[in-house]
Amino acid sequence: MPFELLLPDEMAACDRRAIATGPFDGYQFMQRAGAAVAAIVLERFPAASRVDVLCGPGNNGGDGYVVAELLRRSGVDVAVYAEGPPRDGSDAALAAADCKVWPQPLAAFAPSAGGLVVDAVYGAGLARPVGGAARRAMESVRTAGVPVVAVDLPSGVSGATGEILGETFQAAVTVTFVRKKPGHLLQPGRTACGEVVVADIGIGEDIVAAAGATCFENGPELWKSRFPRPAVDSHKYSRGHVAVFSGAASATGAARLSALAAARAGAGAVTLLSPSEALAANAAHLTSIMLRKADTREEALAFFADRRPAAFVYGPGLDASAETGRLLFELIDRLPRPLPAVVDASALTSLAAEPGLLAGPFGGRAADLVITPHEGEFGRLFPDLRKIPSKLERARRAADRVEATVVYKGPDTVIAAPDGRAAINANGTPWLATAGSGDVLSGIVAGFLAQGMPGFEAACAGVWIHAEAARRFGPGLIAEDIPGELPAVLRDLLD
Ligand SMILES: NC(=O)C1=CN([C@@H]2O[C@H](COP(=O)(O)OP(=O)(O)OC[C@H]3O[C@@H](n4cnc5c(N)ncnc54)[C@H](OP(=O)(O)O)[C@@H]3O)[C@@H](O)[C@H]2O)[C@@H](O)CC1
Ligand SMILES: Nc1ncnc2c1ncn2[C@@H]1O[C@H](COP(=O)(O)OP(=O)(O)O)[C@@H](O)[C@H]1O
Ligand SMILES: [K+]
Repeated sequence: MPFELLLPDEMAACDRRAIATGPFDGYQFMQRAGAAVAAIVLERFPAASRVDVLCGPGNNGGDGYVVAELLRRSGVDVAVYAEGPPRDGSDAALAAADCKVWPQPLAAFAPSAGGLVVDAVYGAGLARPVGGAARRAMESVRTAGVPVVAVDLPSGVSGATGEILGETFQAAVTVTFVRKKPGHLLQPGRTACGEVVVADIGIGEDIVAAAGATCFENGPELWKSRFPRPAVDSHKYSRGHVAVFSGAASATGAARLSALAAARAGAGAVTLLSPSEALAANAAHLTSIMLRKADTREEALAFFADRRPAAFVYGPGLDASAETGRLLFELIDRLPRPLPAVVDASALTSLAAEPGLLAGPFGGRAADLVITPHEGEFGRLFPDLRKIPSKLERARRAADRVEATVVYKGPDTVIAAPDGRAAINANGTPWLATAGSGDVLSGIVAGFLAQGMPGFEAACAGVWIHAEAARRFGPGLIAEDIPGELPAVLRDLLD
């Protein structure tokens, strides 16, 4: 499955290159795009009594004229409502001239019961918030509950950011071309799109490759070449030993969730480093996970020198005071060798508590650092980035700043690497909105880091597998259930 996500300027570059290299010109691509949409309309809505095609003034509207003409030829009762004529000499003007359905003004549109709307008002060229007749059309369609097929994007959704500019349609199906765009996966755009179908309009793989996309839809294709598999002669330590720092006696569960998840993700050994006051609580709940007392930085460092874990998790269940952040830096600076690490939860809050702590190239101190903030933690860590409208861009800027892989969690988790690569996760489920599920994710990512996966790939694999496990479990999920679902997900990946 192709998994590059094209930003609007990358898509436009593909378009220009494809037209320049032939054999198709711009109008032929438009005809192919319109044909793909018409085919979906006929396949998915064969019983629609009438189809109203709403056309904007640009090429998105041009696609709409092609759809209207093809549906007319198929015997469908079709009407066209246009927001102004296409620009003279444009491909859209050619499409409008070839369309035998006479356009009425968009302001005259009213949805018909039993009908279907094809939204071809604005697509990649959305330039400002939607208003006027287009906005009124959106409101009337919502009130009437008529299904919508969107061309490229629901009008009003930004393809770059997934923001809704002004207003949009709620589509049942969105048909886009060549590749998905970030706005198809980032919220709230993703919800507005409904099902997304990617149509091949004849723009070749070589042309897409030349666009040099650096953003991807997260999925096994992105990381399976780096996915760990035990060798015939593996032993438990060669598979990767993960250390997890436990919180105090009243907050030990989070670290145990991480530890169990790291083990299920394939780490051959996992050790919980526990304050002495929490040893009894931890011991009462651990079987295959090892336990070691670590009250001080020196005791933790002695463990690292002695048992040489391959990665560690720092954050779940820890105290959110500035001391926690300081201890992390002292540890990292004094480790016998740089180690991959996942820094999560209270450790992120503690880093935010001390301005400047995370200002420098934090990640440069660790071998492969992954930080996993949710929205609240991200805002505290990077308050100046909050005003950037795109979650993708916010994640990228943060990764660049801290020189670490950033897993910016939520229903549309974005994973960004310091080298500029980014992935948007699309297999999440709201069943994951349950306490402790983030702790499990940290453990899974650390498990993959310990098995030698690089930071970005480990983070992407962890996020996808975590969500897949939660999806399979479904209703009633609590964090404890996720590690137990991992073996089935891993089996399918490794088969
Ligand atoms: N390979 C491909 O990708 C292919 C792409 N194709 C199709 O081309 C589409 C992109 O076409 P596009 O560039 O002409 O932009 P489009 O979305 O029609 O909008 C521009 C027009 O809308 C106007 N306008 C914008 N926002 C507005 C607002 N809020 N309120 C009012 N007006 C607003 C804007 O006005 P202006 O800013 O110029 O004043 C301009 O007139 C793409 O989505 C896909 O469907 C296929 O045909 C073939 C292959
Ligand atoms: N509505 C949602 N849809 C999909 N995934 C979600 C949703 N809400 C939360 N998640 C995921 O669940 C996990 C929650 O992590 P986090 O907020 O750190 O919780 P906790 O601190 O309780 O462990 C993250 O992986 C996040 O992406
Ligand atoms: K549209």
